[in-house]
Amino acid sequence: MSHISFDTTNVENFVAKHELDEMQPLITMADSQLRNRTGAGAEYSDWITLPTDYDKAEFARIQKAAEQIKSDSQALVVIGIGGSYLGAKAAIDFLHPSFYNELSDEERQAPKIYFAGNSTSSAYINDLVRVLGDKDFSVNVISKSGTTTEPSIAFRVFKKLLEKKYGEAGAKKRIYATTDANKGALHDEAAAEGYETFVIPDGVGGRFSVLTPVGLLPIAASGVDIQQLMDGAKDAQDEYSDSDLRKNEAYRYAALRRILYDKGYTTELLINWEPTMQYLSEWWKQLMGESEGKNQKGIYPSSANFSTDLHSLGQYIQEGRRDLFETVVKLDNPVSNIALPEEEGNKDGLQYLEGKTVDEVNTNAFQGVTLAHVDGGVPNLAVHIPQQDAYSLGYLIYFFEIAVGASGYTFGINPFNQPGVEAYKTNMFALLGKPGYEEQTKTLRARLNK
Ligand SMILES: O=P(O)(O)OC[C@H]1O[C@](O)(CO)[C@@H](O)[C@@H]1O
Repeated sequence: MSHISFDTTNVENFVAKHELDEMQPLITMADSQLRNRTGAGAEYSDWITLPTDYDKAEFARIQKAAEQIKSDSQALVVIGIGGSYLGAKAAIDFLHPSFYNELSDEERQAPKIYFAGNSTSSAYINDLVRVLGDKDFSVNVISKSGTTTEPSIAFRVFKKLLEKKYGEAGAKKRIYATTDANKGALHDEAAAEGYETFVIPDGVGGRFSVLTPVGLLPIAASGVDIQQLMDGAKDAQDEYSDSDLRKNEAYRYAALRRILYDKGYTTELLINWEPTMQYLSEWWKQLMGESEGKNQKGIYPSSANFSTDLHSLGQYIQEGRRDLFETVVKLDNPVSNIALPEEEGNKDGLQYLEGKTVDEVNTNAFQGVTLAHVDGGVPNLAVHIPQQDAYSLGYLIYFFEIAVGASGYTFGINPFNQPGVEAYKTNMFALLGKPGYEEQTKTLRARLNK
């Protein structure tokens, strides 16, 4: 089966071959820290072998639950934030046509999928309640800690809605809780109420959890063959197991990013050429940013959607501050490809495109833009995705995960924790008057009232 490939042609003007060779000792060290579990945060690196070591019985239960949701629900509300939703959203968007929720029931053959609990916006919750209207729906609430504010609030709202519609007993059958195996508020509530539960393994952090029940249940409920997703990741696990930079494309990506960072290219833009891939960038940004942004170091992960953003960000990328590099994720064969309609005359000046498909235009734009950006001083890396399918996506997910694991260790940081995320939570809890935060409340109120 063909799989993703990594193209470094357009970074050659910026990184000499010997520079890459000279990264081998650092990569060998990072690989050893990862595989031998000797690096910082190693207790959160079970994702490395997840594609082969996942719980097969639970996997079958996920497939069964997905069938149940498909049979009794017109909509599934997926509640979670950060790593507890971004992977599922990225996969569902990538593997289905644009406007998935707007397709007819017949074409979709699966419930509409809505995401909630991923912001503190009140309007968003309210709007989703209105959109659900009298639809039959189920809820998949996903939280490892069970105490994250955004999903906890949304869960209360949608649980009450379910109870109003189906009664307490009926609601319980429509709630699927994905959480810690033994502890936490959501775990305890699920155990007390008898919700069907799925486990977020201890050794897999949120941003690495898309191939656990966190991502798998919503993805399966949308009609995707999750076995293919795991198969792709498994083949990638085999492919990227060698520490030799000449043989391991994921490590080559990690090494090149690190070289570019040291040369002052401190922002990486993940570029896509398909609107269905925007959330892949959002998932990737958490994966990279939460893993590497520590000790005042790390590449800042950003993204742009082409060709759309060429008409907004294109000027900056071409001629702005020269601290950017691009990693393009290019889908080589999109599922749908239309030809430009023919027209009498040449009023719109498009006759030269007749006989060409719109995807040919996209690919030519990709090639032209890449060369222009390289000429403008922006190093360019490219990951080619052969097909818009679950196998390729599983492969790609693993490529980025193993790359950031290695890359994190080259920075001398712990790639698997996220201590900085707590700062905003502490302030928010203090201002909202959560018990236990009284001291911080006083200090913050004094600062705000100055
Ligand atoms: O699953 P939880 O515990 O609600 O956490 C959600 C997200 O919050 C974080 O812990 C911090 O942003 C992420 O790592 C995680 O993906």
